[in-house]
Amino acid sequence: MHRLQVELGERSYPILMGESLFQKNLITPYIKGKQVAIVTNETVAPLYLEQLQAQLTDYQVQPIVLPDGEQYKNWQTLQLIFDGLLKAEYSRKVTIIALGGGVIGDMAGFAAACYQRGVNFIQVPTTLLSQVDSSVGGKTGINHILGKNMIGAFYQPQAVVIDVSTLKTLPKRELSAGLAEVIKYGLIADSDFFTWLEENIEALKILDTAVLIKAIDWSCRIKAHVVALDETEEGIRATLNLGHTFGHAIESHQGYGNWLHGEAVAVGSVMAIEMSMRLGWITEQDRNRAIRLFIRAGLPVAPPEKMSANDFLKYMRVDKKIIDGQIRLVLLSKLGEAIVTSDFSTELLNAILSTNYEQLLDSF
Ligand SMILES: O=C(O)C(=O)C[C@@H](O)[C@H](O)[C@H](O)COP(=O)(O)O
Repeated sequence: MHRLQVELGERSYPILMGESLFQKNLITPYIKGKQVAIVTNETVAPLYLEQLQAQLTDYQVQPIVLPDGEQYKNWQTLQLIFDGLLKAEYSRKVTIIALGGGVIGDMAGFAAACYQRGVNFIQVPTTLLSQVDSSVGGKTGINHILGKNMIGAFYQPQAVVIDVSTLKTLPKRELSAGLAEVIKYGLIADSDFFTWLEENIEALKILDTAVLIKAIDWSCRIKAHVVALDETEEGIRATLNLGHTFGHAIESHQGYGNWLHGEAVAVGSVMAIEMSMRLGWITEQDRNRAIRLFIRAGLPVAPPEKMSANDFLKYMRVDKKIIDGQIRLVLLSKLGEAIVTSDFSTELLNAILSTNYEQLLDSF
């Protein structure tokens, strides 16, 4: 089993990673009290709920099973978690376990932050995206129709327990979506990781366990390091948002759940990379390497056909990185290094939003 630590002073916690962790009783040391709520969804429950419950025979366990999908990451579904907690008469000593992907982790975490002003919380992510990204760092919340993740809280878990064998049941499309965030880490923080991914992307797609664990471990190390430096996103943490300003606009415009988060992030990253190239910060060769890797990972690299520059701008105007009304974007200063900047012209931004990416991709 691999173990690494997210260093946040008294809010520090471990990320435990390996195979078949559900059988190894790794979760119980992080449970406080006897009351446990397992928040999961209709897809994950039949696969893993029983296995997890089998570890918790000494506890009073209440499963709360939500509908599956980004379109349910909203107030109405969040309410179902509070309903479950209150019907079970759970006190502020309850532990909430999130068993599922990013939507479940974000909602269960937000519920944990709010229920009786904050209760114990454990992340058990079961998708690649949640294992490498959303379960680590304490961003929790829900979507609003006018913008993605607009309501939420920073709330750290007690532990993140990653069982990579859960990826065996993950649909291929979801696996590719997770790879978008993995590739992101190489682009923003570590060109060696990017090169390693170029060499290992096929092994990742067929779930080679050793390669998979190395990729998850590498990704989590980068994320844990950035989060430790800047827990509440005053500065460097915003670089983890590469592709997200454009990507969130795509998800919101297309209707939550129609594009997977990772798919939108892949396209958004291509747009940010194209912009970085036009600013003269990265080479055409590096832009092409990035696009090729996203394509090889099974991801889209062009925005939805009928999405206009104005459609993008409508959602980009409520992005969380905006300061004093100014759009700020994460761009690459070179391959393996990112900056957050508003230092670009409106003309360039409009050109990026109006580029015909399908045409650009003809040469790939
Ligand atoms: O943890 C972070 O910080 C990130 O930005 C990671 C993102 O990949 C993740 O999708 C995050 O939830 C986006 O946060 P948001 O603040 O842009 O809503």
